[in-house]
Amino acid sequence: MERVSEPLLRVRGLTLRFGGVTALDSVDLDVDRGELLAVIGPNGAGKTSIFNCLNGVYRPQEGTITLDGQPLTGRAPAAVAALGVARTFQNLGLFTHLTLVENLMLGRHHLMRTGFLTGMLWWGRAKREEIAHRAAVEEVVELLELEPYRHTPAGLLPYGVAKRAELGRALAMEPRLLLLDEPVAGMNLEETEDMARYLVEVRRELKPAMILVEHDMRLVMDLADRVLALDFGVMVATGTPEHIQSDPDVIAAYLGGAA
Ligand SMILES: Nc1ncnc2c1ncn2[C@@H]1O[C@H](COP(=O)(O)OP(=O)(O)OP(=O)(O)O)[C@@H](O)[C@H]1O
Repeated sequence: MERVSEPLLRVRGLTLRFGGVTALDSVDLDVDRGELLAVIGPNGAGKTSIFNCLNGVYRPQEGTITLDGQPLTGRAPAAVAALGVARTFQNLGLFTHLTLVENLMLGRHHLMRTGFLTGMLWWGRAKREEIAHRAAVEEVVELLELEPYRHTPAGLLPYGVAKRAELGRALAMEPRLLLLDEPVAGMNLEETEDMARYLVEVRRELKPAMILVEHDMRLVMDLADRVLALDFGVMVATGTPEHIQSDPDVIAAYLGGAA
């Protein structure tokens, strides 16, 4: 179906090869403002490769990626982050010796305008900026109910809380597009339900566009507006969770063992 307005993220013909392996084969996807697209597929399907292309870690051989009309292809990871693409990592991207709040403050680094020298010359401005950044971090702490862990070193956080802190670190960047890499991997049922609740809150309060890569099919089907199913780097199906759940190819390839 033809879209009327330009999506926030537009990916066309994304192709990534490692030697003889085609990790992504001409993948197209769109994400609208505020939309949650889930990407599913068995191990090795190319889900992580999509994230690595989107955030500038991998350089695809072919294809285009634009965010709000601006090309992302060929940009370095820091430049992509500065344009508003944040990512959570499966194995957590937190600095273990820093406190939770310090980790979240680091997430805002690219938004800080006052450098060291200007900070010395314009002490008042640097101070005001710091206060504003702390206030933004506190909003995230409150939204994700992380208050009790504010001063805990990230390495000492219980696993479920550390995953939530990882989400907080990405949110502190005020992303326009949030890439969630298996946010409930390794969690028990209760932790998974908690994370689902926080993700619903994040959508309601902050409304970032999101791409969710996740093996937990219940979470995917509960949260996603649309689902893209991949197999061996090829798009197998795309549609609403209801459509995907009843697609025979998807049932055969993905849901058979996981439902
Ligand atoms: N750095 C790399 N070098 C060589 N091959 C790679 C590299 N990264 C990914 N691949 C290959 O690309 C294909 C897609 O891998 P990718 O990690 O994107 O899959 P995935 O869907 O994220 O899998 P999983 O669910 O296990 O995380 C696989 O065949 C993988 O072996």
